[in-house]
Amino acid sequence: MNSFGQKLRFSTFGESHGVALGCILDGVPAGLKIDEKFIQSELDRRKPGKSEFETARKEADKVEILSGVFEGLSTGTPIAMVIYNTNQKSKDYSNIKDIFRPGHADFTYFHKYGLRDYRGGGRSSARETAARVAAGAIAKLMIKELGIEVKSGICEIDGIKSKNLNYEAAKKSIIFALDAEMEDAQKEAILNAKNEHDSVGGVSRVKISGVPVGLGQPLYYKLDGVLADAMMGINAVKAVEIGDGILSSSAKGSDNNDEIRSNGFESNHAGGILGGISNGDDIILNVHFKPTPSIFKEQHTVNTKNEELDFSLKGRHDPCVAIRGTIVCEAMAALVIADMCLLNMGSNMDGILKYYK
Ligand SMILES: Cc1cc2nc3c(=O)[nH]c(=O)nc-3n(C[C@H](O)[C@H](O)[C@H](O)COP(=O)(O)O)c2cc1C
Ligand SMILES: C=C(O[C@@H]1CC(C(=O)O)=C[C@@H](OP(=O)(O)O)[C@H]1O)C(=O)O
Repeated sequence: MNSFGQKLRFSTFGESHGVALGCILDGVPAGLKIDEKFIQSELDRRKPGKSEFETARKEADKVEILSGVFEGLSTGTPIAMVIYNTNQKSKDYSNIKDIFRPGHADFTYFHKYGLRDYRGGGRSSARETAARVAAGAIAKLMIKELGIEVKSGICEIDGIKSKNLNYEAAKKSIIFALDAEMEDAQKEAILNAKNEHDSVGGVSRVKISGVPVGLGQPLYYKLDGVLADAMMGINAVKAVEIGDGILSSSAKGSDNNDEIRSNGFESNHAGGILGGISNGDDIILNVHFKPTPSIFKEQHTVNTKNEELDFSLKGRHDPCVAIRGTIVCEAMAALVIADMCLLNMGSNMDGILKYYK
């Protein structure tokens, strides 16, 4: 069970090889039009088994709304959604029953909880992210009403960087590549690694547009801090950059500052956030995913008795988790922004008076 958000709170439940996964999203204002087709289309973008670039595990990921929606509108009560697992094949994992996969959560999970749910990673499997995408779809519907949109795509695979960023191109790409010109090389890198029983990492670029000035706080609930936390909470994410990110530590102030005109900022090195508060420009995140830990190459490890051994893994795994991970980044970003919008309603007296008078 995890919980996230202050006004728009959500928790997820379920394991990769359990009966089902799902979420409870609490705090959605009543009267929001809940477009179920849209929620399903978001799940379809993330679901596994769509191509050779993804895990071979085929899940329909059909989402069912259990509560909180009546006649197509949110009722203001908790929205519960469930997604049943249908293609677990848990027997494939019997050979790693007592073995810790390097790079996965097996070692830490076992030492923390004293048990080993070896069925496909259990709770630590990114299968859970299906539930986040369902919750994120509702957050997207809410912020759309406020003119805010979240888009994303892959801007780097195995060190191969995109030159142009085209969010419309990413929608049509099987690997969600932002740059059609670099897509073939990025695809090749994934398939080469897969053929060599290995995996590759990648970077997702997230763009949040239409955000008003004023979301977030200068300290302790900084918009950049909360977004980074949300992204780092996604499986396999190892770094998050806001705007120019890492580059800004080697830039001069005169290059890094976004000069201000009466009609807005001249550039966007800051990535749309200053002092923990949105500045009205696009919010830009670079989310870095490590290569998939479960690879079929022989590796050295220990078992639950701490005996060393060499082993070769079986099962169905993504050769590059960033691809499907980018959809999860969108969902988490939408949840943070929706939460921040709700929190912001009472941030000054004018706003409060407008509501109550
Ligand atoms: C969408 C998505 C799909 C993933 N698919 C796999 C997979 O098929 N096999 C695997 O070993 N890890 C996969 N991962 C990554 C693991 O879940 C993750 O590395 C593991 O939970 C350990 O956590 P950590 O990498 O954050 O330390 C995936 C991650 C995401 C976001
Ligand atoms: C099933 C999904 O992805 C899974 C994420 C995952 C992992 O270890 O994170 C490992 C693989 O599955 P299993 O848990 O069966 O080993 C992936 O197929 C999904 O995203 O829906």
